[in-house]
Amino acid sequence: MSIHLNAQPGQIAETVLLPGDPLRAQHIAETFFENPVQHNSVRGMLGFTGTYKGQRVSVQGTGMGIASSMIYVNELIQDYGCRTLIRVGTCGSYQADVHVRDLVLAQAACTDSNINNIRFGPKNFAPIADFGLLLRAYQIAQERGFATHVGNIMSSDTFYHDDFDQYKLWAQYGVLAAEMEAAGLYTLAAKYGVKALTILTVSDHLVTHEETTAEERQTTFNGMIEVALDAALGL
Ligand SMILES: O=P(O)(O)O[C@H]1O[C@H](CO)[C@@H](O)[C@H]1O
Ligand SMILES: O=c1cc[nH]c(=O)[nH]1
Repeated sequence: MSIHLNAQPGQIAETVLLPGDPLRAQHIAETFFENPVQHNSVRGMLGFTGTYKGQRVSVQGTGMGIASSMIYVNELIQDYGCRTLIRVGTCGSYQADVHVRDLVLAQAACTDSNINNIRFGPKNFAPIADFGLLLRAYQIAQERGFATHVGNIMSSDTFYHDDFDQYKLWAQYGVLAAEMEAAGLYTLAAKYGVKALTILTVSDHLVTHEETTAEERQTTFNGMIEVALDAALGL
């Protein structure tokens, strides 16, 4: 047991999917895992372990934002020995050609969070994905015909910015989309020498205000989970 997880030692698999939403963790376990067992109930931040195509795998909700998610990532790595961590989340697109329902594979993550200023002072650290995981996820997504973008994203501490247009500077520098956790995940993966990747489905669009139905998002979302599982488990 750790401070925020009440799983027993050995109960969590080495490979973990990390959605922000704990109910998405439950959906993933119930939809994709064989014989899922709930391993965490602390704070309602649901986590489950089962098998996928016969291989052991876990899913753990992280909550929203770098602060919450880093607590879970720290404990999963340090207390439970997790070695491959794949965030599966939603994002808001910054680019006209990155549409809702598309997949974004976060090669790197900028942030407006102070986490790495605290660690590194005035020098910047570049949080990046594991290249092997990124490559496999890209190849699988391509094979399955998903519209897929690979590049830089923004992990923001703020969902509702005072200045809506602040995203335009990042967009000008090629940043694809915004979410709220990847930079923290990639930083901890680097610190502890484990593998991490963030795969996102575009759920909303800051430029075009494109929208899609919940059903459409669900279909794409399920595709993203299969990409994540197959990439993580080498299937
Ligand atoms: O869909 P999830 O994984 O929660 O990710 C995105 O959605 C939340 C904001 O609505 C933030 O956590 C952001 O990163
Ligand atoms: O963090 C997020 C997630 C989805 N959409 C956004 O605009 N931001």
